[in-house]
Amino acid sequence: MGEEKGPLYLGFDLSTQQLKAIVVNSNLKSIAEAKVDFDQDFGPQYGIQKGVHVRESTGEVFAPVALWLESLDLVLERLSKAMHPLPMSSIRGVSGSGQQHGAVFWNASAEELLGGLDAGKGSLVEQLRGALAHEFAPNWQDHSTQEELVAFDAELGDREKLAEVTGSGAHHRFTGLQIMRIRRVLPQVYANAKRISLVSSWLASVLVGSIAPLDVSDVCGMNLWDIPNQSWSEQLLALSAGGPDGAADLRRKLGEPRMDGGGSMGRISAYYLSKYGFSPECQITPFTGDNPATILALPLRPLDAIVSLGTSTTFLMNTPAYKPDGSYHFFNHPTTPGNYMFMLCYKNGGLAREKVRDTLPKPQDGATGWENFNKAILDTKPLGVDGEGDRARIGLYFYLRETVPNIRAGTWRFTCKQDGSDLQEAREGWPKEADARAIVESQALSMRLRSQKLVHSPRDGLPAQPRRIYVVGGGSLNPAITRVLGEVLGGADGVYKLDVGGNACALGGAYKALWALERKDGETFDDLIGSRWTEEGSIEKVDVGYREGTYERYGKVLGAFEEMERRLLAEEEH
Ligand SMILES: Nc1ncnc2c1ncn2[C@@H]1O[C@H](COP(=O)(O)OP(=O)(O)O)[C@@H](O)[C@H]1O
Ligand SMILES: O=C(CO)[C@@H](O)[C@H](O)COP(=O)(O)O
Repeated sequence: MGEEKGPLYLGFDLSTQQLKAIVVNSNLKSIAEAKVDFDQDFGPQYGIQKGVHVRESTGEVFAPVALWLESLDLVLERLSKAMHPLPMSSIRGVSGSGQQHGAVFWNASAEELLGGLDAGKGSLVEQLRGALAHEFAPNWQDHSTQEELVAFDAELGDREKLAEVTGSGAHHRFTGLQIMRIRRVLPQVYANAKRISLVSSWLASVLVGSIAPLDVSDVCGMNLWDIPNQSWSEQLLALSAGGPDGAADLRRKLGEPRMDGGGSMGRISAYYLSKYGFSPECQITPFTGDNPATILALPLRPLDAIVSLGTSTTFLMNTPAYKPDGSYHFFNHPTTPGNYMFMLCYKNGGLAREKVRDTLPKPQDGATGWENFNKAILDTKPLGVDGEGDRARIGLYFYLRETVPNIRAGTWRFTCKQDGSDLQEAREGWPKEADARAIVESQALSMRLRSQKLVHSPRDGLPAQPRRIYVVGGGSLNPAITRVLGEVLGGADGVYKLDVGGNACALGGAYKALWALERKDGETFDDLIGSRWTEEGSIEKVDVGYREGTYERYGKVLGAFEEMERRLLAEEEH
């Protein structure tokens, strides 16, 4: 480490529960890491749980902005120790990511206070508390905006039309709806908000010492940005701002997004020079949302997919095709104009699998707890079909109301013939061991169903499917789960686990900073990172992916799976 000479790049990830920082060198090698855990480091002081405050009565979920300011000082202090003996002055560029959709409301003093940041005047929180029009930022888990959701879905005609324009149907957490609600319930906060940042641009602002523009990709998480025209939607701004007269004012508060994900937005604020030893030449490059940053943790080519198996499950692809639909999301790609990030975001991920796991006998002490779940998966044939006459088993396991699709909490078990016909509810159920395979298959079938329009045949003779599937997050450690993903989703070149696991967004941020400052004229992120990235030490193959016969068997029940969802949705409408 002491021999490191070249420039270094720092990536942050400001997520719900942690602020992480990772430093890499020009060869993409990780040099140092540090993190702050909001509950562990500041829980009692701020009265938060899992990084947020929750007001059950209204569905509000929000985070104290002061906590993030304190965390930034603390993570930099820890990072400078972790870097030792390397000086922080070798960091040439900084980027990073923020949890998507959250917003910070700045008051009229913000620009001046940001510009005057000075280590001699105290900590970040001491100097910037007075720059806030609102002490809290709404969090992506907030669901207090039902009234606004209905208004957004209706504004352009219907939900599908909204998705065509903004890349997504209305979602409670999307920032346009959140701003509209703040204006309704806290009109003074809205009136005092001279500027509004997303979490990613907020963090960039605090580092650069002035209000940074919103990012080309993160701006798509607001239901306000018109993707086909790459401009604000005046009609949706007016809806959020309470009428056409307010649209221009809201547009000023938000500012114009920066359409280039690379380059520099300015030098790091003087505050960080004397306090942490940064170089005055260190550049702050555009930050982005945490999901867009995840697809930058490796050179992800079109037709590759990332499945993130954390608390929630997300499925991400980099694609040149813009094919929006009310049940999923399209964002501008964070670095490559003309490309998009496709995202499915499920609430029922790891915790739903844990519920099924916990119905099975507990293994001996010292075990991971997943042994019986994994054995049950491996002892069961795909779709529970053992012999020719057996019916295929498909189910839905939602312990929370799901968003994709919007089905109430509950568990449903159905069967159909192996060709997908004759779908019937299996009211008598099936052995609980069969649920282990069925829940993982169900999650994968949903991803396959919704991504099928984006994939094509990767090679002659193979059916349409992703080329590679990369898995990240806690569930990626589980070989039985990754096997079922491969069986259902395919992956012509296999399923790979990303070694950085939980640090993918921060790593993507560090790579983004590197590309932002080292790119040659017209050089894309994937070209630059692809030329330096090595599989060895970055990924590990965990499954073969496509299995001829098995993949096709799952394909036959996709229609039945969709029909099962449709029937359950219809039940709720009556
Ligand atoms: N060996 C394992 N097998 C299956 N799931 C696992 C395993 N280890 C961890 N998990 C799951 O990973 C989830 C947490 O993943 P993580 O990526 O750390 O989440 P987040 O980033 O959302 O906090 C847990 O809910 C747990 O169910
Ligand atoms: O809301 C979304 C995506 O639309 C979430 O994926 C958040 O962006 C997740 O943030 P963390 O869990 O990483 O804090």
